[in-house]
Amino acid sequence: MSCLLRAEGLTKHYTRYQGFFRSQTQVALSDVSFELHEGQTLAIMGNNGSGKSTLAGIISGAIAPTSGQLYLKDHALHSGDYKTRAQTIRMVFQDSEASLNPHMTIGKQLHEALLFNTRLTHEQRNELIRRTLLRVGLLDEHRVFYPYMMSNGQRQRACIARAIILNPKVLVADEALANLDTSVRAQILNLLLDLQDELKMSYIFITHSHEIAQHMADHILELKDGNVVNYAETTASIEKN
Ligand SMILES: Nc1ncnc2c1ncn2[C@@H]1O[C@H](COP(=O)(O)OP(=O)(O)OP(=O)(O)O)[C@@H](O)[C@H]1O
Repeated sequence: MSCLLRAEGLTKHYTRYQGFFRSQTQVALSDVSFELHEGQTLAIMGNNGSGKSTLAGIISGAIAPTSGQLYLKDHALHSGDYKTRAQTIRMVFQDSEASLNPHMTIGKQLHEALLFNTRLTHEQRNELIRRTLLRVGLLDEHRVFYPYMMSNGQRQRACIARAIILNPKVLVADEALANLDTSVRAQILNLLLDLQDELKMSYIFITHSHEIAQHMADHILELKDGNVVNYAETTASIEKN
């Protein structure tokens, strides 16, 4: 299986200014390297403040690393390269309510993703939205819903629809199951597994749960204070191969 996403020595320093002359440097990530292969899942784990969100931000392009480089199939990615990232790497966050625009219907939000990133006609966009909503277990009627009209689980499905509608190669799920109750969590987990199988996506799964990481992932990368303290293949993956 070929390498899709490669991180080499990702490092991030934040500078905190304390008054006019004093500043303090916070090392959020230090020399983090990993490889993500096509169709595989990498789980990123670690305690609060270990650097998981910073790493997710660098992968999505929202945060520029202080040093180090991310490659997508040997093509160096740069932060601010939004067009390439939007079509190849998509995020799903923990808080579905905050990640959707409360003033726009779900259909409008999906239309926008297509409008900015594809040359599809209005009819083609409509058809793709219909198929994507059904694919994530929603109904075509949900396109006229505003986020507040939906349950937590339905909103997370809408976020997944927005993430997969551009047919990305990598989906980054940042604690995407954390806010859901147990039965909904299992449904969304199964949906993500089905989508990965069908669309051949690679996943980066940021989670606090060892159980989910062992179940979902091929490799686990564990961070502590910004450093990689463990990077290993999961038992499930070893048994599979
Ligand atoms: N914008 C910022 N400015 C300064 N320091 C920051 C900033 N963002 C994060 N940090 C610091 O960098 C370190 C890593 O933070 P990060 O949010 O990446 O960790 P995390 O593992 O995602 O934590 P959590 O699970 O609580 O979200 C922490 O010490 C945090 O305080």
